[in-house]
Amino acid sequence: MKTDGGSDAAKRRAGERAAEAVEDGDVVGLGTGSTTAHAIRALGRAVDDGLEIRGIPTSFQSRRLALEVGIPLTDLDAVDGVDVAIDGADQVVDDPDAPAHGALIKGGGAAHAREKLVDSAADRFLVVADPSKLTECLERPVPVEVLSDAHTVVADRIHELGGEPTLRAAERKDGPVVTDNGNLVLDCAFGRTDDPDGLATRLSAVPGVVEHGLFVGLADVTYVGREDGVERREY
Ligand SMILES: O=C[C@H](O)[C@H](O)[C@H](O)COP(=O)(O)O
Repeated sequence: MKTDGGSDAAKRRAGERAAEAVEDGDVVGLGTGSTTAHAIRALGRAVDDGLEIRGIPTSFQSRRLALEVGIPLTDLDAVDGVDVAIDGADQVVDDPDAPAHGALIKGGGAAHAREKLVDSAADRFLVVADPSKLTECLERPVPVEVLSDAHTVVADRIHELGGEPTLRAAERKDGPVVTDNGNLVLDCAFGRTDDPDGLATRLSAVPGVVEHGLFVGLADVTYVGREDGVERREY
């Protein structure tokens, strides 16, 4: 389940601007998705020009891209901390008057478990987005990674919480999407979510849930790529 509609030029502007915020010596969380891919490529070019960083990928896909563009890699066990993480989003609350301003839905690429681990470990979490991701309130289905043995019982609990779960199907194989961690994904429609923090707490409490795609209070900055430049939101 991918959102799309944003232009590649807008995504590239956001990704490249976020990459400029990375400094020599940084440990960098490398998010997943088409917008972050622009940041990873920009970091690869900066490494070619002498920037010294170590990257921590959040998925098979971001690891492969980082290796391709020559970013030295490490992992959470091998570092004292993560200086900055750059990652995309499927929705970003963009309403300074809303308590959830800056809250995200992630996991359109089923990478949200490792993304949350790395993004929340970072001193600065930079979100990269195109305007199609901005919303007054979160309303897309929330991706929930579940242990495969637990998907039916978790689906029952999601119904009890007022959601409508759909097991994410693979596009080019019969059967479900299997995450990099060997788990399944339920896309859980809750409709308009005015209290993402409360919903996040309830989802985290369900046995069998590995991680959900609500990222509340984690983002420090969002770079929104536009056709003619980049807007910066700070939280
Ligand atoms: O699981 C995937 C991630 O959360 C992505 O960061 C998110 O889906 C945004 O991806 P994109 O930049 O391709 O829209």
